[in-house]
Amino acid sequence: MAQALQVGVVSLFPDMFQAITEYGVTRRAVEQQLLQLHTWNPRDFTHDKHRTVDDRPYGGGPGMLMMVEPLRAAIAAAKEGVGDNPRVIYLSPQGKKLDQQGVQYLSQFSSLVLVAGRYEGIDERVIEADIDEEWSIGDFVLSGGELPAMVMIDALARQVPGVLGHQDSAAEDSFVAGLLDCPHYTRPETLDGKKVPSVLLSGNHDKIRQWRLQQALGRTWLRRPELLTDLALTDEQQRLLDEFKANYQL
Ligand SMILES: Nc1nonc1C(=O)N1CCN(Cc2ccccn2)CC1
Repeated sequence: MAQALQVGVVSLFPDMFQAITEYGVTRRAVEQQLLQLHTWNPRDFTHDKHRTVDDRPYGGGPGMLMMVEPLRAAIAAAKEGVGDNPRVIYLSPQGKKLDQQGVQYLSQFSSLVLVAGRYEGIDERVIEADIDEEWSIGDFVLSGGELPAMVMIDALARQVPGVLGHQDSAAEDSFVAGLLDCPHYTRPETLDGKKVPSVLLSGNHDKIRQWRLQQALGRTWLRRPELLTDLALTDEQQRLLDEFKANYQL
């Protein structure tokens, strides 16, 4: 039985997560029980008449923080519910920047609790006491941690054996880790007067493989050269990149 990914999410807007449970690859993962997703809403852990979930910041200033007591109760319930000593992650701009290497690292945990913050965030003492790792999906400010949590869940679900069908996993395998993707083409053969590169119509599978690899290397060099510095290119890759550079008219 494939190792399922168990995710508990703490969020004030649990219905947002239908964006991943109701569509596509992640929906199928949930149906196949390869991804198990449960939500815990701090509002369900309030005891006052108004079901208060936010609180004022000490020191004054604009904005509110998530109220401590309901939040901690929801985190505790999520940890209990997910079981198996889950890794607890807070999504925030102050976290470690997520990339595919970070996804691979996080794939080692079979159970996770993701805390989606709202307002101006959460009390630092809650981060110190209850959060294991803080992660960011990028240097931009969103309205809450739900979309970052869904981004992380989507990327992690694709790492679970059995989630990607043969087609998708073949596509992933063809993707040379760390490189940008090559250009893709489908019908019609001529679009706005522009023809599909002839090699792709040649039926010569090794030539096609080499062309796609060279295009991926060339695009990475042109658009994200810093990605190449971390890569140990094979002799073939280096030759193809050198050829691309020689042919490239700056
Ligand atoms: N970028 C991101 N990558 O992960 N999360 C984000 C992100 O923008 N957000 C919006 C603000 N939320 C609440 C908050 C505000 C301030 C400090 C801590 N927490 C967290 C999630």
